[in-house]
Amino acid sequence: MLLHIIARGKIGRSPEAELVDRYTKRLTMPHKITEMPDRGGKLPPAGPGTVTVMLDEKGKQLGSMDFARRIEGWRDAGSRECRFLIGAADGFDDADRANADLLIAFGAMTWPHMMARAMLAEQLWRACSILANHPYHREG
Ligand SMILES: C[S@@+](CC[C@H](N)C(=O)[O-])C[C@H]1O[C@@H](n2cnc3c(N)ncnc32)[C@H](O)[C@@H]1O
Repeated sequence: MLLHIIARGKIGRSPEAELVDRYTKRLTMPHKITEMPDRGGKLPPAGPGTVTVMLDEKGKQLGSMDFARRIEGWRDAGSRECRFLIGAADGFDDADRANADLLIAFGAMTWPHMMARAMLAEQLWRACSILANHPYHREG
């Protein structure tokens, strides 16, 4: 299953880009990042069975094990792509939210979208390591 980060904004050369690179390099599942403009533009077409996860402050706060198990469940159910949408300064509206299969929040606070991208990359690596029984994640 392709892990597809679809993020608004250009990360360029920045500390956040280094973090995204550091964690995505370690992913053991196929992955790619598509950058969208801050506003407008069309989402890449979604094939059948694509799962859409939206990063949004109003979303559900999942633990890392739960996040990993959801990815495992979608993968094992035969989904070809799991896409993760990250907004820009304006975030998402309710119509966007209604099109997502799951909304997840990294806490109730608002993070800059480039930091959200780096945090997602880390959580995806953590999820891959959990699913591979790699010792990176320690459950407290
Ligand atoms: C600066 S925030 C947008 C804030 C905007 N005012 C809103 O109400 O959604 C940019 C993007 O970063 C991501 N983001 C920021 N904080 C987040 C959080 N706590 N959990 C999940 N994603 C977050 C979301 O994708 C959001 O659309």
